[in-house]
Amino acid sequence: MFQSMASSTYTKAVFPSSTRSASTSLASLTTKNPFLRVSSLSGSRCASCYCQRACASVVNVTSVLKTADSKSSSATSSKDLSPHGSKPTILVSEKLGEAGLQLLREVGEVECAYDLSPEQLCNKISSCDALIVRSATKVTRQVFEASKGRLKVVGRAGVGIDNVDLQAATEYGCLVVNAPTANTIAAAEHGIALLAAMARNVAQADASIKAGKWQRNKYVGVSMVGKTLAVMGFGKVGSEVARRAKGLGMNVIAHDPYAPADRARAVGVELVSFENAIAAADFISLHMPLTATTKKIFNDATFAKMKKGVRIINVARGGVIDEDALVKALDAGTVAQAALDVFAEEPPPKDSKLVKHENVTVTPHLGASTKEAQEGVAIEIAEAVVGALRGELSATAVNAPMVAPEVVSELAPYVLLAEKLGRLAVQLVSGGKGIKAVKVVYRSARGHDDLDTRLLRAMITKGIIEPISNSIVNIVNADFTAKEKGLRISEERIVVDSSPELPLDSIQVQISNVESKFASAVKVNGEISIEGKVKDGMPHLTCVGSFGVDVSLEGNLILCRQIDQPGMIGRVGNILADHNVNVSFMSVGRTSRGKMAIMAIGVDEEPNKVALENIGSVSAIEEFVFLKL
Ligand SMILES: NC(=O)C1=CN([C@@H]2O[C@H](COP(=O)(O)OP(=O)(O)OC[C@H]3O[C@@H](n4cnc5c(N)ncnc54)[C@H](O)[C@@H]3O)[C@@H](O)[C@H]2O)C=CC1
Ligand SMILES: O=C(O)C(=O)COP(=O)(O)O
Repeated sequence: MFQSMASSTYTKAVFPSSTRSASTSLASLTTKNPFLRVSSLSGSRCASCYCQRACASVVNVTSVLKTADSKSSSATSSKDLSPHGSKPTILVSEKLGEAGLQLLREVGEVECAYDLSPEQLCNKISSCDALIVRSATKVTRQVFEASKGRLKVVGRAGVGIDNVDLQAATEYGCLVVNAPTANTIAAAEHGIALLAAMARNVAQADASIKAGKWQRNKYVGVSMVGKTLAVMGFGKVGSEVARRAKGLGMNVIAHDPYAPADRARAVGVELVSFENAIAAADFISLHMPLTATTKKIFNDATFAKMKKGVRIINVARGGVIDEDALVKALDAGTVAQAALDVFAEEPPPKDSKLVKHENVTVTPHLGASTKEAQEGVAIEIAEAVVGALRGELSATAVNAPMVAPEVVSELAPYVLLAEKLGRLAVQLVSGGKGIKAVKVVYRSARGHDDLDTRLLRAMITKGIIEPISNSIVNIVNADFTAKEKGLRISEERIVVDSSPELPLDSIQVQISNVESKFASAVKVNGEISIEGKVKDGMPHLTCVGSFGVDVSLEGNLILCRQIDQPGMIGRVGNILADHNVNVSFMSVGRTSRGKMAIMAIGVDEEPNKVALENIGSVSAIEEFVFLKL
């Protein structure tokens, strides 16, 4: 159960008529969590990220990606790119193309430190905002732990992310991005190079002639034309290998449980089952990622099902093959030859039987290593990392939803509204009972498929969890954090008759099975319910419980319930004026004339204890609550 800490945190700040207790304020909360203060500066510059722009929409989206470090940061000047008052620190732990390094240097302090031991990496990481790796650096859970929340983004300068602990990254709210496209051709070309080199014994013959021999009979090869090649993993690299192999006159089949058949058809390739692929192939080329499912997928059992004398090329990951089983299959002649660019352990042990096997051709993980690919990868990853440091959602995010830029910009004001509603709703919960279920109702003129609510859900989660816990919530870890805290967030979409030009008409946040500090926020069904809309680009609170109000969600908010009567606005307004508190907005909602009414008062400053006590002592006021936005 997600136990609300609200009782201890908020009783000081809230003055229901029943208690009328003395108040300090929510200052303690914001001191503990300066990020809260920063992110409430709606429309101000992105004070705690790396963005130099002053725009509310960027604040919104940026806060989706903010991590722990933002919380502990102090205010930054507009020239600063980092919450530390300096440029972000970017650690590059493996060789990266110069063009990418240049891009990174424009925004951050770049340190290139290669061949770090795991301990050295852990020591360095606590002062890094971004880490860029290739395949050799193991970004383990220990690395995220050692980062103490500072690491915001890991950039994998390449495709395979099996060297990054994605679960740990997600738990720590660290975005992982990769460079999925720039090395595709290089890897495919290397696959074809290995295929041809293996078929014609190029490497072995080269070594032999250099050793002073001339062995023309020993190195008679096999032809590729007319042979069947099974491409295992028909993604970007696999399909490029298939295309090239067809150019060599090979009959190409492919296995990929997730590849669309029309993509295969377009290349003239038939998609078949795993069993059929390995049984029919003369050559098998591996192009699937290393995952829990593909680990050692080529093993004793699968080698036994292959055509005798099959030839295997692996430019994917060493781990997809059981290497001991491959040695046995090579010794038995089941597998005639193998050409390997990748190994379960890299570099492989010096005495590796596999590497030393005379029927095996090896390269030291060179698939992506062309000048062109490395420059491309460097730029691709540098752009992704810089974007992430700016708080932008990445198109190459591996552990966060990829949201198209146009969707992000359209949803920006609603993202801010969502966070504020979450924050308001949680402050209305009285302590003692945990929040378990939150329901979000989106009213929109758009069809279900036309509204991506992942960002909004993440921000509502952030708004609910952050004020009452030490967790840092962002788009990366929002769902994980909610689940971990036993908080179930359900969503309902209601199609309404409003303008489809706008993505949303309103967002309603309901919290059930809790008590409220402000009884008027509870609807007849017993749920705390608040609703908001975006008006002129700004988030507005439009409903509290069953009362309609209209107050811009800026600064702080006072909600009062009173018997509807003349003079109430003036009395509360005067108290606030006496204490130099500027009222930014005021709105009254009532059930009917002379009955119950609630006043929603937006205030720029936080009223002091005396001001709040004075409001509480106005006899007509039955309950009131002060809320920090
Ligand atoms: N040796 C090197 O330097 C390089 C190696 N690679 C490796 O190649 C892999 C593929 O790269 P891309 O084609 O760019 O990735 P991709 O994501 O475009 O393609 C991977 C394909 O594998 C498929 N797949 C997943 N599980 C499978 C399974 N159990 N059986 C068959 N297919 C399965 C996926 O559906 C996907 O279509 C990477 O994961 C990486 O490990 C990539 C680039 C360079
Ligand atoms: O992109 C990939 O998946 C690769 O395997 C390339 O690895 P590298 O960046 O050359 O260490």
